[in-house]
Amino acid sequence: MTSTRYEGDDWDLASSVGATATMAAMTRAIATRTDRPLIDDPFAALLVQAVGIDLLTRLATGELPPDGLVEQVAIDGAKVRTKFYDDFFLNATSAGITQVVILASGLDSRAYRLAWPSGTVVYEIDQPQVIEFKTRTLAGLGAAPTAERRVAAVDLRDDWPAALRTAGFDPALPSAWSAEGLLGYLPPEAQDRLLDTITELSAPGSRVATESRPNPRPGEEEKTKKGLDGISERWRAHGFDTDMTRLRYFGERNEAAPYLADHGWALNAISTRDLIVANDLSPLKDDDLRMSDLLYVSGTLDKTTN
Ligand SMILES: C[S@@+](CC[C@H](N)C(=O)[O-])C[C@H]1O[C@@H](n2cnc3c(N)ncnc32)[C@H](O)[C@@H]1O
Repeated sequence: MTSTRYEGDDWDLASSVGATATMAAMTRAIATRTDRPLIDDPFAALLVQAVGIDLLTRLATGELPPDGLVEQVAIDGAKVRTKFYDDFFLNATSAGITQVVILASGLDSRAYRLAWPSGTVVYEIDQPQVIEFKTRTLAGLGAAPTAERRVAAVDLRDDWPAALRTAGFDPALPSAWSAEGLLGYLPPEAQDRLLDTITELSAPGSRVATESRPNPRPGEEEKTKKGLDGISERWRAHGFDTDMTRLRYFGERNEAAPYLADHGWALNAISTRDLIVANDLSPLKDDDLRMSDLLYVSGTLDKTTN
């Protein structure tokens, strides 16, 4: 495995895996400014600016055009991914779920920008420095949460259920869970543990949304790494020293969709490619995707089969 990751490593929003949250917010900021944005994340550019990585700030604010630095597929991918999770949460809460858990919330501003039904409690979990930075920065900008926001500042490889319960989470109530842009940053066994724990903490009728990446076919990971190395190089030439290949875990793992289905979740799945078409964006070309096509999955827990 090519990775500089190690057990118990930690980060802020400018380093290691934390910087991927800043990159995700940067693509949302670019997406928000396009002609057909599909999403509106007014906090994304401000949060990226506050983190202070010069290249990502210039891209997020529009001072530097994305050309050659952020691919169209990344911008369209950010649009459909963000809309997928926005819709998931709005559907779940309008169906009566009042407890939402955003795992690895990073610079996600849903707790401040979605029109949550009154009475919704949104829990956010991420590393302590990430949670603290976002809370402080948005408060400094005068932003107020649009739901009751509670945080659990904890590593998802540690005892996060205890931290979630301490924050007030009630496992007897149905919940809506998201793990967006997270699983590839967890070692395979930590991913299984995370999905097991979500299932254990979910009352009947709970919902989940995440991504499920098909295991790589021969040669596919080399192509992925080459693509990520190319981006890292281009960004390094603009002063941002990152090595994307070393932040995530490669290799075989249990795919999230069948794993969840085996644990009692009834899921629907749609690929990035199909989601882009379903949202009337320009269809992807054959070689647009650096990695195998992700499936966006969402569904409901049927505890009788669990
Ligand atoms: C690619 S970012 C995605 C952030 C956010 N979900 C989004 O889509 O904008 C990955 C996030 O996972 C978080 N993360 C990864 N591994 C984690 C762990 N072991 N414990 C807590 N957070 C973790 C990082 O801090 C980061 O915020």
